Amino acid sequence: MRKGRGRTSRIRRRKLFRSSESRGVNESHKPAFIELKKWLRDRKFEDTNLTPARFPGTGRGLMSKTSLQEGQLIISLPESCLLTTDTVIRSYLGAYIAKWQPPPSPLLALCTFLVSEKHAGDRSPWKPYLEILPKAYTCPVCLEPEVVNLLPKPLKTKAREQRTHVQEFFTSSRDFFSSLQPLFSETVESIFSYSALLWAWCTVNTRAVYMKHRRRHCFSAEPDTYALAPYLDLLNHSPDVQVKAAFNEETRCYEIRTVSSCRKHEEVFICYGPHDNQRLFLEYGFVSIHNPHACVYVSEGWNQLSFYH
Ligand SMILES: C[S@@+](CC[C@H](N)C(=O)[O-])C[C@H]1O[C@@H](n2cnc3c(N)ncnc32)[C@H](O)[C@@H]1O
Repeated sequence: MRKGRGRTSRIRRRKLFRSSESRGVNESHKPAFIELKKWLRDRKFEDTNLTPARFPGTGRGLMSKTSLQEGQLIISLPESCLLTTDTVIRSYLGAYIAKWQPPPSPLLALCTFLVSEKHAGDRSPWKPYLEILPKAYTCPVCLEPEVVNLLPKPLKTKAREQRTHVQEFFTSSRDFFSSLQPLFSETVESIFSYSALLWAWCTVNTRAVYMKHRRRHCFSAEPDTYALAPYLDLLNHSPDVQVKAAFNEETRCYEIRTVSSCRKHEEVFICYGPHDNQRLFLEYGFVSIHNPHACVYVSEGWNQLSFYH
């Protein structure tokens, strides 16, 4: 009998194929991750469960170092690692935000801080985090108009609305940026350009976790619900997993707990929400192939058609 033709070997081959399909390539040796881990350790975060890796289907993400049981805490990131409006208010930008009228939004404060720290380069205490952030994003707002034109009509409309929204965000923030001129030797126009603000806006939009902060009068009334969570924000989305994620007031850490188990050396996912592919693309710049929330948007006028005879 020839070897490898039986049922057992077929099952083994299939399993091997399936695991090689989802197997990640460890990236923890990369200098950017070594620096980030050092930075995190200085802030009392030691990771035991996860490691950065690159996966065939989802790109860069986090891989389990051991098998993870249901209900297990997979990551617990101390408050000192989080970048929130508190960080911004405590920084050199605080005094400028406090005196600006009308008060800037929490989102503008975060974006301004990101652009300014990125500009500071080696001088920024956030450099190890900034270095691992994507240089460019794939959300529709970043696409050329000719590419947007090729999208299905309902998505095209939303993509154009998103572009208008970010352009208005930029235009309405320019006076505030001008007020920051005393902080820089270069002109603020060259630092707070449209492309720099777009990068910061996409960073917050695609990576921030939900964390509610109390209302502060130095900010506008828009909800202050963002926290950038270095390292934790390497977790990719799967619609099939369930996790519990929240800031724990007792431990003062942002914690994520699995609801389902995960095998050793597999990609660890979280769920960004029960989003259809249009929403995933608009907000995060990707679509999920086997998305149980996928739906088809129909253009106006279809509702007048009768589907019953
Ligand atoms: C919070 S970050 C996750 C980490 C990110 N992959 C990275 O390399 O920094 C969110 C971004 O990851 C990517 N992403 C998340 N889940 C994904 C998935 N299931 N498939 C493809 N890309 C995904 C998208 O670009 C999304 O905007």
